[in-house]
Amino acid sequence: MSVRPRILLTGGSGQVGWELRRSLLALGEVIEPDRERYDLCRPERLARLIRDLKPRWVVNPAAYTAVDKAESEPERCQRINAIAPAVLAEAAHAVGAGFIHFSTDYVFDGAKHSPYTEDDPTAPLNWYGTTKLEGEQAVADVSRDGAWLVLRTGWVYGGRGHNFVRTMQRLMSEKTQLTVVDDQIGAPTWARSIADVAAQVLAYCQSPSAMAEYAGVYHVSCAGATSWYGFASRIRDRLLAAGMEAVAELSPTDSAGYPTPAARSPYSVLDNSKLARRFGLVLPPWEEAFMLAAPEFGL
Ligand SMILES: NC(=O)C1=CN([C@@H]2O[C@H](COP(=O)(O)OP(=O)(O)OC[C@H]3O[C@@H](n4cnc5c(N)ncnc54)[C@H](OP(=O)(O)O)[C@@H]3O)[C@@H](O)[C@H]2O)C=CC1
Ligand SMILES: Cc1cn([C@H]2C[C@H](O)[C@@H](COP(=O)(O)OP(=O)(O)O[C@H]3O[C@@H](C)C(=O)[C@@H](O)[C@H]3O)O2)c(=O)[nH]c1=O
Ligand SMILES: [Mg+2]
Repeated sequence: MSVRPRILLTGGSGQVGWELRRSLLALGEVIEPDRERYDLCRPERLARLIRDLKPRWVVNPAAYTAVDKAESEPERCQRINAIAPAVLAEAAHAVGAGFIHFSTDYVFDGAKHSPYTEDDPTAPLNWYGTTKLEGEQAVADVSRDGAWLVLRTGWVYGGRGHNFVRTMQRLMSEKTQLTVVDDQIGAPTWARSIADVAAQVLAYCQSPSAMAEYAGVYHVSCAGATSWYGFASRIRDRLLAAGMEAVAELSPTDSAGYPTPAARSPYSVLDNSKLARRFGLVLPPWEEAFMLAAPEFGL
């Protein structure tokens, strides 16, 4: 009788974690430690659980994702985004489990004008990005020649959790006029697309020892690019098409016209060709993914 492999999943209440719950089901027994009983500010408890359960895979989409708040909560952000991934990856390595971690386009400063590859130099502009980069590097370091993947994505939205789509939906119904930045360019990415890729990569690898051959950083974002203003315009179109009557007018501004505590990259489009080369996986254009996702937002 074959035993279903154990998959330990963190962050199941978040955007990507929620989708991973579903996409990982086909691959094994998904174990989600009770959030009441662990806090990634103190990851040792979870590391102990990894040592006890000896899962085949540890999948870690949990993170501190409040980009602006991170500037005034630096220590908490660093514990969750940099220290916890290292402790979990170390435990995974110790029991021979494969570790999948997630990171962000905000590790780049945006000075480039063409999509970033995994080999491009990193230079985060804000604290969130700084801690995410530390997390990536720590995972690579402690995993040594073991099985680990860092999937870097960007501009994530999904039916669960906080995201730009929800924020725009709310503001467009509450206000008559909205100003949105048009000088930050990226690729809106549906959480479900990311979770599907993660599951397909695991299915492809089958075993941690096979994953070790593919260990590294991979860019995983929807194809194409737009500005936040461009994305907001598309959200507005859907609201109008869904019959909403009082929808705020939109106007573009530069970043100086919408000051925020954390600086954001002017350009953070990711080149996904390594994912296609190594695993044969391609994500849809962001507009197509957004059409598919729209019903999750009642659109
Ligand atoms: N959101 C985005 O636009 C982007 C995200 N990413 C990366 O993708 C990954 C997934 O992001 P996303 O799904 O959006 O994240 P969310 O913010 O939607 O979810 C974060 C998850 O982490 C959990 N979490 C936060 N703090 C703790 C803690 N102290 N202890 C235990 N669990 C905790 C949350 O649980 P709880 O709710 O119970 O606190 C939640 O389940 C992250 O690595 C993120 O950095 C990359 C690019 C863009
Ligand atoms: C609400 C609002 C935001 N904005 C701007 C602020 C900011 O520059 C941009 C996006 O705002 P948000 O705060 O929603 O997005 P932000 O938190 O920067 O999103 C980031 O989250 C982290 C977790 C990531 O990893 C990144 O890939 C990215 O998705 O839009 C406006 O211009 N007008 C508005 O009314
Ligand atoms: Mg945000």
